[in-house]
Amino acid sequence: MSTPNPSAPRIAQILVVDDEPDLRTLYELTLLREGYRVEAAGNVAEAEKHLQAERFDVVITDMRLPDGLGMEILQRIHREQRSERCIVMTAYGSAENAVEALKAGAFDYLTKPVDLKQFRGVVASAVQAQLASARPSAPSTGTVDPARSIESTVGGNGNAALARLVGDSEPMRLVKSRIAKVARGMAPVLVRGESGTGKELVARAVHACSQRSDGPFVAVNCGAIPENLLEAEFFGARKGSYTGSAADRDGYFQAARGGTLFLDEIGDLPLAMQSKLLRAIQERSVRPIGSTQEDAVDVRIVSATHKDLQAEVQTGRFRQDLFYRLNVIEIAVPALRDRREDLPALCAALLARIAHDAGMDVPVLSPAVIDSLAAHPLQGNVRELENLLHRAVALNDGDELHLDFEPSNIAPLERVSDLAPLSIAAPPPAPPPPPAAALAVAPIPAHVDAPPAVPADLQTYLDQQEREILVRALRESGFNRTAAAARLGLSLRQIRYRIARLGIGTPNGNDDAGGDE
Ligand SMILES: Nc1ncnc2c1ncn2[C@@H]1O[C@H](COP(=O)(O)OP(=O)(O)OP(=O)(O)O)[C@@H](O)[C@H]1O
Repeated sequence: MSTPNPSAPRIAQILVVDDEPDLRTLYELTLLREGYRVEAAGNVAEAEKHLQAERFDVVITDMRLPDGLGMEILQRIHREQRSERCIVMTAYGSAENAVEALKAGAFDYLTKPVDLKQFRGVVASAVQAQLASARPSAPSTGTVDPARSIESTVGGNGNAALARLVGDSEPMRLVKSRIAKVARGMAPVLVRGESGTGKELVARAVHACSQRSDGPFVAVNCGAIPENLLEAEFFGARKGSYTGSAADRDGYFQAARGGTLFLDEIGDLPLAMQSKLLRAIQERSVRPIGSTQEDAVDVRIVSATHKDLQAEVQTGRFRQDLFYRLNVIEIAVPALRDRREDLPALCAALLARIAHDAGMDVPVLSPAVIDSLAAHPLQGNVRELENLLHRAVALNDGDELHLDFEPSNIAPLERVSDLAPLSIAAPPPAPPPPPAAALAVAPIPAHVDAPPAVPADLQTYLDQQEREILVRALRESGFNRTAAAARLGLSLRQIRYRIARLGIGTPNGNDDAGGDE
């Protein structure tokens, strides 16, 4: 009966709190069979005595007890900063209780009547989380060691993922410590922020800092899947369930088992699919199309949106109950304009990445260039910054990078060159010519009238714009490429490359017979 669980490095100790003797026995027996040591209590007072006497790895408590609420036990554990992971059992249909418990720091919840398979799975996750963190027991005085840094609470995977999230400003430090804190539980996380602020990086960091980091991280862009395919993509499909389905197919939920399912652009999910997603989250199981059976799925949900979901709820475009379920824990990622002191470090990190991908030395970014970047509104946040640097690298001629936008006078960020030193190493030798992939990134003209609609093919649209500008500049310069290049702020090499890439024919051909050089 008490065969130790072979995967556990030591035998975990569990406290079960339930006032119904039959259920208590059932839970005890189930846990003993899994190899855990178990203590049981029938009410809050008995549970408190156990907690006073010893430490547990996991506490499983019913919500409603004869002398109080399971929440009181959970709150005590948190108040005293004890390390026990709490699992709360709530009555079927009381979503509020489950969400409230998760918000109060419960590791996870179970809905009564408890499915024993699910029970074993949730307890195993909590035990694994507890043993993996190997946190020293918190002092019983109720004080915490202030020196305890984020680095010591997350593993190697977590630290690497947090390091990828560049920025040491106060808002970014708050984001990182929140990630490390919330990663430990199973509560759904909603990452909010403008486009390009790094929401996916945050979601990846939540996964990497969690005890699920060895499991899969499955990222889904909810807005990119055609509506008629959503159900099969999310929940899988059985062979023959629709035309062309020649074999059983797993969905994202099955693929993310034991890991994290990242639902990006959750605000774009159609209403019909929102109901199905809600059901999957509540039941922790999904039914593949064409199947009569439910698949139990153990996944943690992290979603992200750039929309104001609360407003979407008000207008009826997003289900209130799903919002409530997904938004148990919120992480708000700040816009770049609200953390401008991160700009130098971001530029350095992004340039290092771009140069590494291009197999070249990291170019020098002068303080003046950083100032001109800071004077740009950068409404597209880090993604826009990354694109600007990509283009600057593509256009680079010498040691120093130049930017191909005109400083905007709308909502400028302040000077940042003297806020923090730029951490780019010593000036590198002149970089080799950028690779074709980098050169292929076309510069966006600084002032282009807004097109009537978003282009269906961005690259074709940009190529067309570029072609028109080049042809105009060439024509106005009498087809002298050097003069046209100078007007456009390009080098001769750059304009030649662009003329060739876009297949622009010139009266002089491609041999510079027009006295370009
Ligand atoms: N703090 C950061 N440090 C380093 N790179 C970052 C940071 N934030 C964003 N990036 C980079 O910017 C780009 C956009 O980031 P990401 O895709 O995570 O943003 P997002 O908020 O999810 O965007 P969207 O809402 O458009 O999906 C990526 O290349 C990412 O690596």
